[in-house]
Amino acid sequence: MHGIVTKSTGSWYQVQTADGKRYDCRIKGKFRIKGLTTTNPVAVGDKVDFDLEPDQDQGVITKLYDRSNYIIRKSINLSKQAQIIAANLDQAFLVVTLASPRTSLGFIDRFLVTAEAYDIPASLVFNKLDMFSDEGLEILAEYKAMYENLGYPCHQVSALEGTNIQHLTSLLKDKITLFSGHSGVGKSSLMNAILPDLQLRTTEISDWSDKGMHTTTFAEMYDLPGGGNIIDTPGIRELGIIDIEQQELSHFFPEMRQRMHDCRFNNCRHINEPGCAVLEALENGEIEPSRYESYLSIYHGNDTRS
Ligand SMILES: Nc1nc2c(ncn2[C@@H]2O[C@H](COP(=O)(O)OP(=O)(O)OP(=O)(O)O)[C@@H](O)[C@H]2O)c(=O)[nH]1
Ligand SMILES: [Zn+2]
Repeated sequence: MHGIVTKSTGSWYQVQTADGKRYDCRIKGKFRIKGLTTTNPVAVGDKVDFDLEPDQDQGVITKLYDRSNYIIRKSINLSKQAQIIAANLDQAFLVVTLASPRTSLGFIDRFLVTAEAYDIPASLVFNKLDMFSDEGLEILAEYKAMYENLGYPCHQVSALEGTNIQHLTSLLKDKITLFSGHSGVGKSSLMNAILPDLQLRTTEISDWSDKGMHTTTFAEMYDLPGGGNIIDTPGIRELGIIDIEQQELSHFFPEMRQRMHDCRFNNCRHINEPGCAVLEALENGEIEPSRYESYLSIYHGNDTRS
């Protein structure tokens, strides 16, 4: 049988077939990604084949299909060990807020760099629109202009009041969309607004506990009523890139990628080199200082965790 993984705990996987039925499956054999040791070989969004065990509603995954992309989370204590969070994504939405708690530009930029590195189109969703003062709305307009200019669509919503939720939902149709965001931005509220019957989740998890399965999920996929899926990443604060090379980093900043061919040195780090086209654009105001700051911060491995 063929299906798509909709939930993963690392030892159990829920697989949904085309008719919408879901089966709990385990893995047999080894699935590996070249050069990377992963704690979970199969992830939400993966396309798999599985065999049903005789007289049971449980299955065994026998084949993992090639992924169009995947995102990982770095293991906290083991370098080179990664957890695959999700695979085969069409787009990624980062939910952010300018108020309680304010999302830093550094956090946003790290997410965008990650999405660039994985080649996943990214958008920003500014939530809690109802809370913005006039001044807040001005800042929002500035951020929106800055990020849209770089090619990242920005959406302004209020999960609380339902503002622009319909528009957001229309962008999800027939796509697999990852939702990310740090705690408190209203990601759960937003997903509840998009999927009115998300309450299912609590019952499903207790059902898994009854079967003695670990209930720490890495990510979970939901069907959208109008077609398409969204993937939630509960408890995952930030996505990670394994071993991004310093000299590669500027490729993941579109405004730098576009200009770096004009740098005098072809191994320019865009830090203090003479004839650097990136620094020139920064001085001319063509590159935003906050973006360049994020570049330096990631380049030097400063993880501000904010
Ligand atoms: N004013 C306002 N508050 C919101 C909005 N969306 C969510 N909130 C509030 O923000 C808080 C956090 O919302 P959650 O949906 O739990 O946020 P989350 O990002 O899922 O956070 P975790 O559950 O910690 O992962 C709650 O008190 C919500 O009521 C919004 O659009 N406007
Ligand atoms: Zn340069």
